Amino acid sequence: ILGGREAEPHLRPYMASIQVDGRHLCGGFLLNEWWVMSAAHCVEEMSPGATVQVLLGAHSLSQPETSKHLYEVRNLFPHPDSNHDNIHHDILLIQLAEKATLSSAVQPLPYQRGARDIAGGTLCSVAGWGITSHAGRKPDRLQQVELPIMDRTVCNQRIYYDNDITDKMICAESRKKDACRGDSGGPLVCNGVAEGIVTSGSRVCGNWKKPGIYTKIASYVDWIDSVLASAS
Ligand SMILES: NCc1cccc(Nc2n[nH]c3ncnc(Nc4cccc(O)c4)c23)c1
Repeated sequence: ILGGREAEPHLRPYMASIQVDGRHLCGGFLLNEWWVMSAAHCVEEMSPGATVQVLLGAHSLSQPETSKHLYEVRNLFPHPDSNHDNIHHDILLIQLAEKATLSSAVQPLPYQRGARDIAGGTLCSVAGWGITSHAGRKPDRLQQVELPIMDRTVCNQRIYYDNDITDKMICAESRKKDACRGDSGGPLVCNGVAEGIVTSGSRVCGNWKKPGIYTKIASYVDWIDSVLASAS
């Protein structure tokens, strides 16, 4: 997170750290006791033998916290149309190997199911353990930042993304305040509801000419319901 600040510990009890071989890789968020949502890109570059785990209830990645619990993963469901060449359908469902124990520090986050676009200018927030400087500084504790939504028509202008933003994506301003490497997969939260998922897009951070791109969760409600219903 660039231009943000340390989050209040455990005030975002839905936040997940998606870890590979014990290292934070991406953000994510708890949907219910069995399922976590993140970004498909997070697991694409993973070597087959790598171990994916989900850390819940954390504020600090390194310090012991009674609320922290590292969960094994039963199955990964990247969207079938996602691929590492582009950012379309960048959404991942993670089935935990055991039921998550809920607490004041571990709670699910509702996600938007209505298709209506969120209004430009709406102030939303993103949190994560992604880098906090262009030099690549990694925070130990959860960071957060508030970002205004950018209307898709504006975001598709030539000076920004020149019609690359589909109706399954949301834009947010990126001037100084922005998500960055390691924040992918985390939720864009507006009025207490997850509207989007951080995607790396152009990988650029903090540059106003490259607004942040977020997967629009409401566009995938049918797929989400089908996966959650199908898996054991
Ligand atoms: N703001 C959009 C966004 C959201 C999530 C991730 C990302 N960036 C990245 N996703 N993956 C990456 N691999 C390498 N470098 C990356 N960005 C980077 C790194 C150092 C300095 C800097 O200015 C930008 C990214 C960008």
